[in-house]
Amino acid sequence: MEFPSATKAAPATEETPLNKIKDGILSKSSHLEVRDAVNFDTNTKESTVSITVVGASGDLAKKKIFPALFALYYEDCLPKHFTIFGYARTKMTDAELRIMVSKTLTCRIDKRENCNDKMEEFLQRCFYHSGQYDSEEHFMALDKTLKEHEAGKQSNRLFYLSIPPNIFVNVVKCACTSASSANGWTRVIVEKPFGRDSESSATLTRSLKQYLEEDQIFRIDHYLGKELVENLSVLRFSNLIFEPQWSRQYIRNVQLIFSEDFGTEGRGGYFDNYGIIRDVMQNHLLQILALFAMETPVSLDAEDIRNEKVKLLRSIRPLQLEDVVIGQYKSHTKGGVKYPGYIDDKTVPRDSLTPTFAAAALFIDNARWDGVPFLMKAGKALHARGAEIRVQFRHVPGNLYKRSYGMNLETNELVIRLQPDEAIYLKINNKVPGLGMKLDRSNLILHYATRYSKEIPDAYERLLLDAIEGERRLFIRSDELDAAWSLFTPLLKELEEKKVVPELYPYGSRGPVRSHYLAAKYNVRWGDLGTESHQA
Ligand SMILES: NC(=O)C1=CN([C@@H]2O[C@H](COP(=O)(O)OP(=O)(O)OC[C@H]3O[C@@H](n4cnc5c(N)ncnc54)[C@H](OP(=O)(O)O)[C@@H]3O)[C@@H](O)[C@H]2O)C=CC1
Ligand SMILES: O=C1O[C@H](COP(=O)(O)O)[C@@H](O)[C@H](O)[C@H]1O
Repeated sequence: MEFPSATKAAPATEETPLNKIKDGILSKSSHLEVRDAVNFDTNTKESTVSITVVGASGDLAKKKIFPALFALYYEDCLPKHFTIFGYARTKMTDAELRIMVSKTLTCRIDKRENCNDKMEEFLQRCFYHSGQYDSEEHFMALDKTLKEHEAGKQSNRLFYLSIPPNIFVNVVKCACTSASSANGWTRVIVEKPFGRDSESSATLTRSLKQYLEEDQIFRIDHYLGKELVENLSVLRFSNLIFEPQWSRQYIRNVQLIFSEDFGTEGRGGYFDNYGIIRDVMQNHLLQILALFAMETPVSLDAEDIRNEKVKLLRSIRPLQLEDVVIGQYKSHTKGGVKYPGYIDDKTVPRDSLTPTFAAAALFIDNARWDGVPFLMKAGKALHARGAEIRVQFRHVPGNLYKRSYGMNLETNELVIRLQPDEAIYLKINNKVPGLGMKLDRSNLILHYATRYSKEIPDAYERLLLDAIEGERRLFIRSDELDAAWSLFTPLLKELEEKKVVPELYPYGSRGPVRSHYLAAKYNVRWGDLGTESHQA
C-alpha cells in the first residue's frame, strides 16, 4: 500500500513561531507558539523552575514522571534553569535517587545521539529530600534546599502530587505554607482520583482551595495529553469535511472503547475502592466524549474550551442502571497458563463486587446529538490492549447500488485509534477494480508510524510541559469535575446500594456477553469485534 508522502518542513523564509515572538505578534491561543515563547522568555529573565515530585519513590514517579521530565530535557523543552527534587518518606541519597531514576530513562528511538551524556546531565539536576507528608518542618527544610538551588533567581515551583489521594491535602497545606515560591508562581499537579463521588470530590476541591487558587491547581487526566485526543479538535475544527457531518443527521452512534489485556495485579488495593467506572469512564472516556461532542469553542484558549466541555457534560442525560452492564474477570487457563481472577489478588476481598469492566449507553440532550447513542466500554483483563473512538455513520439514503445491483452497502465508519499504533481511518465502500461492478469495504488511512517519522511523545511529557508553561487547556477545571461526578455518582450509588453483581468473564476474553445486548438494544454492534487492522 502506498501512503501520500510526508509534508515537508516549512521553508526558512516562512513565518516561524520564533519570528513571530520576536516580532511581538504571538497569539496566546497558538499552543506551539506559546511553548517556544515560554522558553524564550524564561531564558531571558533568569528565572528558575523547581519541580518537586512528591511520592518520588512510587510507581508513577518511576514509570512516567521522571522519564517524561528527561524526555523534555532531551528535547530542550525545559527552561535553562531548572531543578528536580524527589520528595518522599523513604530514606535515599541524591545518588540513590539518580540510580533509581536512571533505570527507567530511555531515549527516543529517533534521537539517540548523545543520549548517555544527556542522561548524565539530567541526573545531575535531580536531587532528593526525605520527609513526612504532613510535616511543615520538613517542607521548610525542603524550601531551604530549593532556595539554595535557586541561587537568588526568581523562583517558580511546581509540585507534582504522585501520592495516594488521602494525603493530597496534607501535602498541599505543607507545601503552600512552608515551601511555596516567594517571588514567582507555585503550581500543584494533582493526580487522579479526585474523590470517589460528587461529595468527596467537592470536599477535596474545597480543601485544596483553602491553600490554592483554582488557577494553581492542575488536575491531570493523562488521556488529555495523548496525541490523538489532542488532535480531536484539530480534526473537527480545521477540516471542512468533518464538522458538517458531526451530528445526529449523519452519525448513527459513537463508541468509546478502552481495553487492557492485563488485570489489576499489584494495584488491587487501590482498584477495589474505585472500580473501572471511576478509574477510566468517569474521567478518561468522559473527557474524550466531551471533546468529541462539544460545540465549537470561541477560541482555543483554555477557558473557552473548558466552557464548551462543561456545557456538553451538563447536557448528558442522567445515566440509567438499565443502560449499564458491569463485569468482573475470573481466572482462566489458556495454553497451559493460568491467569488469575480479580478476587485471587490477596488485596481484594473474596466477595468483592467491584467491576473491572463496564459498558454504558449515554445520550446527550442537545440539538446536535439528540437520540444518538454514545456507547462506552472499558475493561481490564480483556483479549487486547487498546483505546479508540468509533463513529458509525447512517445508511446512504436511496441506496442506488441496492436498487441497481442488489448490493447491501456497509455504512461508513471513522475510527480514531488512540493507542497502540495510532491511526485514523475511514471505512468506505469502493469499487473493486475490474470490468464488473463489485464493491468492497476499504479504508482511507492515516497511519501515524507510516506518515510521521517523529516518535509520539508520552502524554505526561505534554502535560508536564503545559503545567510548567501555565497552559491549562488539558487540565480539568473544578466545574468540569463536578459535572463529571454529577453524571456518575447516582449510578455508582445505585450499583453499590443494590449490590449489583457483575457478570463474570474469563481473563483474556472479550468481556461480558450482556454488553452485546446493551448495544443491540440501541441497534448498535460494537465496532471492535472483528479482527480488522488499519490495513485496507
Ligand atoms: N501508578 C499508575 O500507573 C497511576 C497512578 N495514578 C495516581 O498517581 C498517584 C501515585 O500513584 P503510585 O505511584 O502508583 O502510588 P504508590 O502507591 O506507588 O505511592 C507513591 C508513594 O507514596 C507513598 N505512599 C504510599 N502509600 C502511602 C500511604 N498510605 N501513606 C503515605 N504515603 C504513602 C510512598 O512513598 P514513601 O513511602 O517513600 O513515602 C509511595 O512510594 C496516585 O494518586 C494514583 O492513584 C494515576 C494513574 C496511573
Ligand atoms: O488512569 C489510568 O490509566 C491507566 C491506562 O493508561 P494508559 O495510558 O496506559 O492507557 C489504567 O491502567 C489505570 O487503571 C488507570 O488508573
